[in-house]
Amino acid sequence: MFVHQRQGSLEVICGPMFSGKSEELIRRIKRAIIAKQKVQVFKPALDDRYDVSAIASHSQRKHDAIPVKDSVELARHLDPEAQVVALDEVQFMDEGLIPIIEDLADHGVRVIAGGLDQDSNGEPFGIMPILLAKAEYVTKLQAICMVCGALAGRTQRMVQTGGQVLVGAAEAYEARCRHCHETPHATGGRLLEDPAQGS
Ligand SMILES: Nc1ncnc2c1ncn2[C@@H]1O[C@H](COP(=O)(O)OP(=O)(O)OP(=O)(O)O)[C@@H](O)[C@H]1O
Ligand SMILES: Cc1cn([C@H]2C[C@H](O)[C@@H](CO)O2)c(=O)[nH]c1=O
Ligand SMILES: [Zn+2]
Repeated sequence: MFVHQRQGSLEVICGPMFSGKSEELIRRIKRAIIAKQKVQVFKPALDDRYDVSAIASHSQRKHDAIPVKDSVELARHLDPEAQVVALDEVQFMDEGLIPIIEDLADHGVRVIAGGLDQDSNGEPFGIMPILLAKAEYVTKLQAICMVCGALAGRTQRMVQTGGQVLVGAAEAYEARCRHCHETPHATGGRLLEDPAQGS
């Protein structure tokens, strides 16, 4: 006799900016809806680039999402009936999200989390390394390097600001391969060519 058992799990979709993480997340959300699953979608309120209450791809694909300022607010909005919980830009969420995700997956929920694995310095971003370690399924996408056209696993920040977090899109970032990616560390503190130095 076949006994249907709902099996919870964590799926992580990672990669640099422009690699198609949001498109892939939206694709999985749409297919879960076609399968008549009850789906809840969240995003950090911090990410207001295209829309406050939707996840959106650079190619204008969109899906409604509940904006939350932190994991406590997310927990408050969770629907006990949800079978699929999807989250975008998860690198911006706090550590409190980890036990929440584990609890959901332990209780049969399919959790799908999209976000940057690396910041613009090529370093692990926020809680992402922990989620990658805990996930059953990891999809690592690549973009196209804007310098040489190779596959790109990194994100270049094109403006000179310190700090790990700078919300933005193509005006502030571009995809780069390992070879073309520059970090302040690799360039002795010089992020990009500084015209003032005449280099
Ligand atoms: N350098 C690039 N490489 C690949 N796709 C690009 C590039 N620049 C723009 N795009 C567009 O971006 C789309 C992917 O956008 P999407 O928002 O899904 O990426 P993302 O990985 O979620 O980015 P982000 O981390 O900024 O949210 C591609 O389908 C393409 O139309
Ligand atoms: C690469 C990188 C992106 N971001 C932001 C830009 C976008 O708003 C979001 C990625 O979709 O993350 C940072 O805050 N820091 C970074 O180092
Ligand atoms: Zn390159």
